[in-house]
Amino acid sequence: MAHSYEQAAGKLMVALDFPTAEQARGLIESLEGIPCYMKVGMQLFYTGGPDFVRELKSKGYSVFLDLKMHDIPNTVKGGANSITRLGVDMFNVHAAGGLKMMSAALDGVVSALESDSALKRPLLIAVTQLTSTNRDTLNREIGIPGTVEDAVLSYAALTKEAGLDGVVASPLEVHAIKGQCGAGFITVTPGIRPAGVDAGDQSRTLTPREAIAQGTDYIVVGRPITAAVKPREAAEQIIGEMMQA
Ligand SMILES: O=C(O)c1cc(=O)[nH]c(=O)n1[C@@H]1O[C@H](COP(=O)(O)O)[C@@H](O)[C@H]1O
Repeated sequence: MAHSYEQAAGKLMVALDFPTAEQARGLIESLEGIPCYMKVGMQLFYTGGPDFVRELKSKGYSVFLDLKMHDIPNTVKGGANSITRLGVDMFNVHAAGGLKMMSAALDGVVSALESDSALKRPLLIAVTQLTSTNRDTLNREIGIPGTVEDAVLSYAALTKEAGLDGVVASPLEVHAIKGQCGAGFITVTPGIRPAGVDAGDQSRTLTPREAIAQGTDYIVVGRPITAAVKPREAAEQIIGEMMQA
């Protein structure tokens, strides 16, 4: 299915993995006018903090706060409450925290919404198996038997049972996740590498065009844009590929 420029750009989440807010602002300026999502992860949040998230929101961006919470249910509930109050559009937890932890995250969202009617409900998703994980990591290091896809599908089923909106997985698993959990269950897929770009630490990758053709809702792209000599051109090229999927 062909996408318009706006549809494709709206499915692109740019990972702002920078050490300082100043450096992130440089990239944001170079991408000005592109209606993409912005993802703030641990590296930037631990220096830029909530103020940087508010700055992105004031510029009109949709924001995915990627802090991958994984803790006891009560702590995650509190974290989810604070994140919801910050006004982000999406945030995540680790599905490995289990059913009670994921339900507690949802409770944290609901309690924040009840305390302030002006707040918008953020999408809450769970990380299945990190896109850097391969079968050897899974079986030999982590000690989970079976294929990576089996493990991803099992976490996706748990995430759905907990009532969350979707999962983070690799684009290679999108088809199976949608088949199992339904088309409306959101997939957010990092592990995106345009042809010829170094995979780095990512193990389970597809190109932007392939990922969109698999039916993913959002692709997360960091270094192929942030480390490019001309980031705007790299982003526009990726959006062009997405439009052709
Ligand atoms: O939750 C995430 O966003 C995430 C989950 C995952 O399984 N793999 C993964 O790469 N990510 C994030 O997606 C981004 C990918 O960045 P690049 O590999 O530079 O494109 C990084 O910010 C990661 O933290």
